[in-house]
Amino acid sequence: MVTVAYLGPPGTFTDAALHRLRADARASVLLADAEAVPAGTPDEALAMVRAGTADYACVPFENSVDGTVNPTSDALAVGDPLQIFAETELDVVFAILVRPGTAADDVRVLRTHPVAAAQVRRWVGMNLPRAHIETTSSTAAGAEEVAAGTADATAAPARAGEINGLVPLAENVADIGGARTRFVLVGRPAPPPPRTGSDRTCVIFGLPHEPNSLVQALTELSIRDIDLTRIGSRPTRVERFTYLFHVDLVGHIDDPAVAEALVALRHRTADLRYLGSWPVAGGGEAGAPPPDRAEEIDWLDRLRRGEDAG
Ligand SMILES: O=C(O)C(=O)C[C@]1(C(=O)O)C=C[C@@H](O)C=C1
Repeated sequence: MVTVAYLGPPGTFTDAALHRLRADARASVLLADAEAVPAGTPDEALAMVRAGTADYACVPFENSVDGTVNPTSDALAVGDPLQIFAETELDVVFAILVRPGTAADDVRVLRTHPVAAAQVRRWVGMNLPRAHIETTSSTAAGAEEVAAGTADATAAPARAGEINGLVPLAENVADIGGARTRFVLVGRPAPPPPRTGSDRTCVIFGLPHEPNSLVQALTELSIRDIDLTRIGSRPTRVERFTYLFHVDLVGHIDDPAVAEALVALRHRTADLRYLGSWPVAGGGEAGAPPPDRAEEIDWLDRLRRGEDAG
Protein backbone atom coordinates (compact mmCIF):
# COMPACT_ATOMS: atom_id res chain seq x y z
CA MET A 1 0.00 0.00 0.00
CA VAL A 2 1.31 3.45 -0.95
CA THR A 3 1.60 5.96 1.90
CA VAL A 4 1.60 9.72 1.36
CA ALA A 5 2.51 12.16 4.12
CA TYR A 6 1.01 15.65 3.91
CA LEU A 7 1.09 18.87 5.90
CA GLY A 8 -1.85 18.22 8.23
CA PRO A 9 -3.93 17.91 10.24
CA PRO A 10 -7.00 17.16 8.05
CA GLY A 11 -8.53 20.34 6.61
CA THR A 12 -5.34 22.14 5.51
CA PHE A 13 -4.97 23.54 2.01
CA THR A 14 -2.35 20.81 1.53
CA ASP A 15 -5.02 18.19 2.33
CA ALA A 16 -7.18 19.74 -0.42
CA ALA A 17 -4.18 19.76 -2.77
CA LEU A 18 -3.63 16.05 -2.13
CA HIS A 19 -7.28 15.37 -3.04
CA ARG A 20 -6.71 17.24 -6.28
CA LEU A 21 -3.53 15.27 -7.05
CA ARG A 22 -5.46 12.03 -6.49
CA ALA A 23 -7.94 13.19 -9.14
CA ASP A 24 -5.21 14.20 -11.59
CA ALA A 25 -4.75 11.54 -14.28
CA ARG A 26 -0.96 11.57 -14.12
CA ALA A 27 -0.38 11.91 -10.36
CA SER A 28 -3.16 9.42 -9.54
CA VAL A 29 -1.01 6.66 -11.08
CA LEU A 30 1.49 7.21 -8.26
CA LEU A 31 -1.15 7.68 -5.58
CA ALA A 32 -3.63 4.87 -6.37
CA ASP A 33 -5.32 3.87 -3.06
CA ALA A 34 -2.62 5.76 -1.12
CA GLU A 35 -3.09 6.07 2.61
CA ALA A 36 -2.73 9.73 3.67
CA VAL A 37 -0.79 10.39 6.89
CA PRO A 38 -0.75 13.91 8.39
CA ALA A 39 2.61 15.42 9.38
CA GLY A 40 3.21 18.51 11.55
CA THR A 41 5.56 20.36 9.17
CA PRO A 42 6.83 20.04 5.58
CA ASP A 43 10.18 18.96 7.07
CA GLU A 44 8.50 16.14 8.99
CA ALA A 45 6.58 14.97 5.88
CA LEU A 46 9.79 14.93 3.83
CA ALA A 47 11.70 13.16 6.63
CA MET A 48 9.08 10.37 6.50
CA VAL A 49 9.86 9.89 2.80
CA ARG A 50 13.60 9.86 3.48
CA ALA A 51 13.11 7.32 6.27
CA GLY A 52 10.91 5.12 4.06
CA THR A 53 7.86 5.41 6.35
CA ALA A 54 6.06 7.24 3.51
CA ASP A 55 6.41 6.80 -0.26
CA TYR A 56 5.50 10.39 -1.09
CA ALA A 57 4.95 13.73 0.63
CA CYS A 58 2.53 16.44 -0.49
CA VAL A 59 3.85 19.83 0.65
CA PRO A 60 3.26 23.54 -0.17
CA PHE A 61 5.94 24.96 -2.48
CA GLU A 62 5.14 28.50 -3.64
CA ASN A 63 2.47 31.09 -2.91
CA SER A 64 1.64 33.87 -5.34
CA VAL A 65 1.44 36.46 -2.52
CA ASP A 66 4.15 35.32 -0.10
CA GLY A 67 6.59 33.62 -2.53
CA THR A 68 8.60 30.47 -1.90
CA VAL A 69 7.46 28.35 1.06
CA ASN A 70 10.83 28.39 2.82
CA PRO A 71 10.31 25.46 5.23
CA THR A 72 9.72 23.21 2.21
CA SER A 73 12.62 24.59 0.14
CA ASP A 74 15.03 24.39 3.07
CA ALA A 75 14.08 20.79 3.80
CA LEU A 76 14.52 19.81 0.14
CA ALA A 77 17.96 21.43 0.00
CA VAL A 78 19.66 19.25 2.62
CA GLY A 79 19.61 15.59 3.66
CA ASP A 80 19.19 12.60 1.36
CA PRO A 81 18.14 13.74 -2.11
CA LEU A 82 14.43 13.82 -2.91
CA GLN A 83 12.62 14.45 -6.16
CA ILE A 84 9.43 16.22 -7.23
CA PHE A 85 7.08 14.15 -9.44
CA ALA A 86 3.93 16.26 -9.74
CA GLU A 87 2.42 19.60 -8.80
CA THR A 88 -1.01 21.10 -8.38
CA GLU A 89 -2.28 24.62 -7.76
CA LEU A 90 -5.14 25.81 -5.56
CA ASP A 91 -6.97 29.11 -5.26
CA VAL A 92 -6.36 30.32 -1.72
CA VAL A 93 -9.21 32.11 0.08
CA PHE A 94 -9.74 32.02 3.80
CA ALA A 95 -12.62 31.64 6.19
CA ILE A 96 -12.17 33.40 9.55
CA LEU A 97 -13.27 30.62 11.89
CA VAL A 98 -14.38 30.95 15.51
CA ARG A 99 -16.25 28.92 18.16
CA PRO A 100 -20.03 29.40 17.90
CA GLY A 101 -21.03 32.55 19.82
CA THR A 102 -17.71 34.41 19.33
CA ALA A 103 -18.16 37.96 17.98
CA ALA A 104 -15.54 40.02 16.11
CA ASP A 105 -14.87 42.08 19.25
CA ASP A 106 -14.12 38.92 21.27
CA VAL A 107 -11.20 37.90 19.06
CA ARG A 108 -7.90 38.63 20.82
CA VAL A 109 -5.69 35.88 19.41
CA LEU A 110 -5.91 34.67 15.82
CA ARG A 111 -3.58 31.76 15.12
CA THR A 112 -2.76 30.56 11.62
CA HIS A 113 0.07 29.46 9.32
CA PRO A 114 2.65 32.22 8.56
CA VAL A 115 1.90 32.12 4.79
CA ALA A 116 -1.82 32.44 5.59
CA ALA A 117 -1.12 35.31 8.03
CA ALA A 118 0.66 37.18 5.23
CA GLN A 119 -2.51 36.91 3.12
CA VAL A 120 -5.07 38.17 5.68
CA ARG A 121 -3.11 40.67 7.82
CA ARG A 122 -4.75 43.77 6.32
CA TRP A 123 -8.28 42.32 6.59
CA VAL A 124 -7.68 41.35 10.23
CA GLY A 125 -6.31 44.84 11.03
CA MET A 126 -9.46 46.43 9.61
CA ASN A 127 -12.11 43.99 10.82
CA LEU A 128 -10.81 42.46 14.06
CA PRO A 129 -9.36 45.56 15.77
CA ARG A 130 -8.49 43.79 19.02
CA ALA A 131 -6.91 40.74 17.42
CA HIS A 132 -3.25 39.85 17.61
CA ILE A 133 -1.99 37.42 14.92
CA GLU A 134 0.16 34.51 16.08
CA THR A 135 1.54 31.77 13.86
CA THR A 136 1.17 28.03 14.08
CA SER A 137 2.17 25.01 11.98
CA SER A 138 -0.81 25.02 9.58
CA THR A 139 -4.21 26.59 9.09
CA ALA A 140 -6.01 23.45 10.28
CA ALA A 141 -3.72 23.28 13.34
CA GLY A 142 -5.01 26.83 14.02
CA ALA A 143 -8.58 25.53 13.73
CA GLU A 144 -7.82 22.76 16.25
CA GLU A 145 -6.42 25.38 18.64
CA VAL A 146 -9.60 27.45 18.32
CA ALA A 147 -11.69 24.34 19.05
CA ALA A 148 -9.48 23.61 22.08
CA GLY A 149 -9.88 27.22 23.33
CA THR A 150 -6.18 28.18 23.09
CA ALA A 151 -6.92 30.68 20.29
CA ASP A 152 -10.04 32.74 19.50
CA ALA A 153 -9.94 32.57 15.69
CA THR A 154 -8.04 31.21 12.73
CA ALA A 155 -7.78 31.96 9.01
CA ALA A 156 -8.19 28.59 7.31
CA PRO A 157 -10.08 26.70 4.59
CA ALA A 158 -13.81 26.51 5.36
CA ARG A 159 -13.47 22.70 5.57
CA ALA A 160 -11.16 23.04 8.62
CA GLY A 161 -14.14 24.72 10.35
CA GLU A 162 -16.53 21.89 9.46
CA ILE A 163 -14.05 19.29 10.76
CA ASN A 164 -13.51 21.15 14.05
CA GLY A 165 -17.07 22.37 14.79
CA LEU A 166 -16.26 26.05 14.15
CA VAL A 167 -18.33 28.71 12.39
CA PRO A 168 -17.22 31.43 9.96
CA LEU A 169 -17.11 35.06 11.11
CA ALA A 170 -16.26 35.89 7.49
CA GLU A 171 -15.68 33.98 4.27
CA ASN A 172 -13.68 34.54 1.09
CA VAL A 173 -11.14 36.68 2.94
CA ALA A 174 -7.92 37.54 1.06
CA ASP A 175 -5.92 40.79 1.14
CA ILE A 176 -4.89 40.23 -2.47
CA GLY A 177 -7.55 38.62 -4.66
CA GLY A 178 -6.74 35.68 -6.94
CA ALA A 179 -3.94 34.24 -4.75
CA ARG A 180 -2.82 30.71 -5.53
CA THR A 181 -0.49 28.21 -3.88
CA ARG A 182 1.50 25.57 -5.71
CA PHE A 183 1.92 22.18 -3.99
CA VAL A 184 4.33 19.43 -4.98
CA LEU A 185 4.39 15.67 -4.65
CA VAL A 186 7.84 14.54 -3.51
CA GLY A 187 9.35 11.05 -3.45
CA ARG A 188 12.72 9.31 -3.38
CA PRO A 189 14.80 9.66 -6.58
CA ALA A 190 13.39 7.73 -9.56
CA PRO A 191 13.03 8.30 -13.30
CA PRO A 192 11.04 11.52 -13.80
CA PRO A 193 7.59 11.45 -15.40
CA PRO A 194 7.87 11.57 -19.20
CA ARG A 195 8.33 14.91 -20.94
CA THR A 196 5.00 16.52 -21.87
CA GLY A 197 6.23 19.71 -23.57
CA SER A 198 4.89 21.77 -20.65
CA ASP A 199 7.22 20.86 -17.81
CA ARG A 200 9.17 22.41 -14.98
CA THR A 201 12.62 21.48 -13.68
CA CYS A 202 14.03 22.52 -10.31
CA VAL A 203 17.65 22.67 -9.19
CA ILE A 204 19.45 23.91 -6.08
CA PHE A 205 23.14 24.80 -6.15
CA GLY A 206 25.91 26.59 -4.31
CA LEU A 207 28.39 28.96 -5.93
CA PRO A 208 32.02 29.75 -5.27
CA HIS A 209 32.63 33.22 -3.77
CA GLU A 210 34.10 34.50 -7.00
CA PRO A 211 33.22 37.50 -9.16
CA ASN A 212 30.60 36.62 -11.79
CA SER A 213 29.83 33.12 -10.53
CA LEU A 214 26.05 33.74 -10.42
CA VAL A 215 26.07 35.55 -13.76
CA GLN A 216 28.01 32.69 -15.34
CA ALA A 217 25.61 30.09 -13.95
CA LEU A 218 22.56 32.00 -15.21
CA THR A 219 24.24 32.59 -18.57
CA GLU A 220 24.20 28.81 -19.08
CA LEU A 221 20.40 29.12 -19.05
CA SER A 222 20.05 32.34 -21.03
CA ILE A 223 22.29 31.26 -23.94
CA ARG A 224 20.03 28.23 -24.37
CA ASP A 225 16.82 30.33 -24.27
CA ILE A 226 15.70 28.62 -21.07
CA ASP A 227 13.02 30.53 -19.20
CA LEU A 228 13.43 30.91 -15.40
CA THR A 229 10.19 30.94 -13.42
CA ARG A 230 11.56 31.27 -9.88
CA ILE A 231 14.91 32.09 -8.33
CA GLY A 232 15.77 32.62 -4.71
CA SER A 233 18.63 32.21 -2.30
CA ARG A 234 18.60 30.65 1.14
CA PRO A 235 21.36 30.45 3.75
CA THR A 236 23.29 27.14 3.68
CA ARG A 237 23.16 27.13 7.52
CA VAL A 238 26.49 25.29 7.38
CA GLU A 239 28.90 28.17 6.86
CA ARG A 240 27.84 31.69 7.96
CA PHE A 241 26.67 34.01 5.16
CA THR A 242 26.86 31.43 2.40
CA TYR A 243 23.85 30.73 0.23
CA LEU A 244 22.17 28.09 -1.90
CA PHE A 245 20.34 29.19 -5.05
CA HIS A 246 16.94 27.67 -5.79
CA VAL A 247 15.94 27.82 -9.44
CA ASP A 248 12.82 26.65 -11.31
CA LEU A 249 13.11 26.61 -15.07
CA VAL A 250 10.82 25.78 -17.95
CA GLY A 251 11.50 22.42 -19.58
CA HIS A 252 12.32 18.80 -18.84
CA ILE A 253 15.62 16.95 -18.33
CA ASP A 254 14.82 15.20 -21.63
CA ASP A 255 14.71 18.54 -23.49
CA PRO A 256 18.17 18.75 -25.10
CA ALA A 257 18.59 22.42 -24.08
CA VAL A 258 17.78 21.63 -20.43
CA ALA A 259 20.03 18.55 -20.41
CA GLU A 260 22.94 20.60 -21.77
CA ALA A 261 22.27 23.38 -19.26
CA LEU A 262 22.27 20.88 -16.37
CA VAL A 263 25.64 19.52 -17.50
CA ALA A 264 27.03 23.07 -17.71
CA LEU A 265 25.55 24.05 -14.33
CA ARG A 266 27.05 20.96 -12.73
CA HIS A 267 30.43 22.19 -13.99
CA ARG A 268 29.98 25.80 -12.84
CA THR A 269 28.32 25.31 -9.46
CA ALA A 270 28.90 23.39 -6.24
CA ASP A 271 26.70 20.57 -4.92
CA LEU A 272 24.12 20.80 -7.69
CA ARG A 273 20.94 19.08 -6.56
CA TYR A 274 18.43 18.01 -9.23
CA LEU A 275 14.95 18.17 -7.72
CA GLY A 276 13.12 16.70 -10.69
CA SER A 277 11.27 17.46 -13.90
CA TRP A 278 7.50 17.24 -13.84
CA PRO A 279 4.43 18.40 -15.79
CA VAL A 280 3.06 21.87 -15.08
CA ALA A 281 -0.24 21.81 -13.13
CA GLY A 282 -3.32 21.16 -15.22
CA GLY A 283 -1.26 20.85 -18.42
CA GLY A 284 -1.12 24.66 -18.42
CA GLU A 285 1.55 26.82 -19.97
CA ALA A 286 4.80 26.80 -18.00
CA GLY A 287 6.25 29.70 -19.95
CA ALA A 288 8.25 29.70 -23.18
CA PRO A 289 9.44 26.10 -23.76
CA PRO A 290 13.15 25.64 -24.53
CA PRO A 291 14.01 25.27 -28.23
CA ASP A 292 14.11 21.58 -29.19
CA ARG A 293 17.21 21.95 -31.45
CA ALA A 294 15.99 18.89 -33.40
CA GLU A 295 17.57 20.07 -36.64
CA GLU A 296 20.95 20.75 -34.99
CA ILE A 297 20.95 17.41 -33.15
CA ASP A 298 20.16 15.61 -36.39
CA TRP A 299 23.04 17.51 -38.06
CA LEU A 300 25.42 16.43 -35.26
CA ASP A 301 24.30 12.80 -35.57
CA ARG A 302 24.97 12.88 -39.30
CA LEU A 303 28.48 14.29 -38.65
CA ARG A 304 29.13 11.49 -36.16
CA ARG A 305 28.03 8.89 -38.70
CA GLY A 306 30.35 10.41 -41.30
CA GLU A 307 27.41 11.32 -43.54
CA ASP A 308 27.05 14.43 -45.66
CA ALA A 309 25.79 16.86 -43.00
CA GLY A 310 24.80 19.58 -45.47
O1 LIG B 1 -1.67 25.58 6.48
C1 LIG B 1 -2.15 25.10 5.44
O2 LIG B 1 -3.35 24.91 5.28
C2 LIG B 1 -1.25 24.75 4.35
O3 LIG B 1 -1.56 23.86 3.58
C3 LIG B 1 0.03 25.54 4.19
C4 LIG B 1 -0.11 26.79 3.32
C5 LIG B 1 1.33 27.28 2.87
O4 LIG B 1 2.35 26.83 3.38
O5 LIG B 1 1.37 28.15 1.99
C6 LIG B 1 -0.82 26.48 2.08
C7 LIG B 1 -1.60 27.37 1.44
C8 LIG B 1 -1.84 28.74 1.97
O6 LIG B 1 -1.03 29.60 1.19
C9 LIG B 1 -1.45 28.86 3.40
C10 LIG B 1 -0.73 27.89 4.06
